[in-house]
Amino acid sequence: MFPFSSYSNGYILTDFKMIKEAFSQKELSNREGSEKQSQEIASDRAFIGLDKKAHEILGPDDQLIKNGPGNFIGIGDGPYDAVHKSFRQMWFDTSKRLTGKNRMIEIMQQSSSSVNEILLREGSKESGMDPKRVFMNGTMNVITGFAFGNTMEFDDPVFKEIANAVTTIFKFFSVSILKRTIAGKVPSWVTRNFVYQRIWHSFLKERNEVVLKFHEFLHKQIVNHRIDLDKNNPRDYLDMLLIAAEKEKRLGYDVVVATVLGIYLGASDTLANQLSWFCVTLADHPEVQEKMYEEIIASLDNENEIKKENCPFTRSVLLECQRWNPVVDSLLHRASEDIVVDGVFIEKGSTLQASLTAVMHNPANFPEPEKFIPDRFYKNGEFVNDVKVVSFSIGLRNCIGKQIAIDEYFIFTTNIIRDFRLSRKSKSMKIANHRFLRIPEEGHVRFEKRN
Ligand code: HEM
Repeated sequence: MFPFSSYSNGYILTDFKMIKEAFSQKELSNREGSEKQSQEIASDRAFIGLDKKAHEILGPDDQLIKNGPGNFIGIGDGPYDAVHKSFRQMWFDTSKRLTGKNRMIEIMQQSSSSVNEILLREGSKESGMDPKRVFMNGTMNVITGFAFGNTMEFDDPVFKEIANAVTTIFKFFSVSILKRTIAGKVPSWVTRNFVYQRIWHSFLKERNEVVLKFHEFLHKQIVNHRIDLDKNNPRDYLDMLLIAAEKEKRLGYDVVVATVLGIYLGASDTLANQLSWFCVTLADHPEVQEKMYEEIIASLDNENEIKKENCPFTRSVLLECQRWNPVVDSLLHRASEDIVVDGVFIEKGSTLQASLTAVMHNPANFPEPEKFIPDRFYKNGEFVNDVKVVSFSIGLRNCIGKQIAIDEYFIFTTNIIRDFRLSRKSKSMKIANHRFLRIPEEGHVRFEKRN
């Protein structure tokens, strides 16, 4: 049974075949969420003042205000229904447009250069630095490009505010989920009670303030996007959402905010930690760095760009780092109907989670799974992918940002190896105490400039 789940039956899936079968069923591709929890979110939002803010900034004539707040469910939450499928479709359409114009790669390269400038400035000293915060900025900058079409300087006060909002929301994640779980178990009149809300607000004050700021920031983005919105030529994900909201009335103003916030949460800490694991691993393996460096330099094209297809060993190292130190298991899935999967009866309302780490550390899938073997996926001079490296989960509800993450991971890491030699004093590969993410406890690395 999950301590944070409001449902009584809980399953942890550890077998690749079972996960694949289970997560390809629409009945098992829903997130948690009950009617009572939605009511609680609604009264919580009114208490924080989110609705008032939306009306103030967007104004009564805005289509989103006409649609109302919606069901408070963004892309990472709620049932696997028509609205969720449309989020996914819009995502792929945005990706195609931006990738077609090569805009995403351009944004990733710009963010990667800004990251390397900071690593040089702050991480080249003997003492080194923990690069996690810088990686957070880099990944958030890329997602800003995807969502709003523009990027920002890391020291822009608005950008700092978004970064602070995301970090603070993560900090209060456990408490927020506990609150939501309690709401699923107690009568609604309790959660609507002003004193009850005041008590929770005193615990969550800091988080509620940044949530309000994030909503404000997003509403202003919507107003700006509306000025030159071309319905036949959406520029970014927000444009897609605004156009879709004209026909799909369930896309209310809060659903749009929850979706964009969900993307920031999904995109930032996960990838930033994967990049941190990469740095500590490579710092401990200088011979692997050298081999990667030589391959990367040899792969450069006339425009000095690193050619992925000419880097099979590097790709093997990157995949092995992901396998060796995965950052997350799946999010929780909920059964919307009774269903039998691989001979196992799963009752409606049960909660399921896939232990992706179990799959990637199963000796039947990967011999000597606890060892870092850089050329595990490098066979006869070729990179050979393995579908059992399931960091992004599988099935209908898998990580929607997978392709962005893979491209970004390649660009950031190869630019780091091209520019720096990595080393560190601590050899610890211990995992920090964190409820949701697998984070290196000791992330300090020195980034020494290559000549
Ligand atoms: C190393 C980087 C990343 C890892 C390991 C990762 C992993 C995951 C996993 C395991 C899930 C849950 C899938 C499930 O429950 O079955 C997920 C969901 C999600 N991820 Fe990622 N992710 C990464 C980066 C990103 C990026 C860069 C973005 C955005 C650009 C993103 C956006 C999302 C969203 C929106 C969801 C929720 C999808 C849904 O509920 O339908 N992730 N991710």
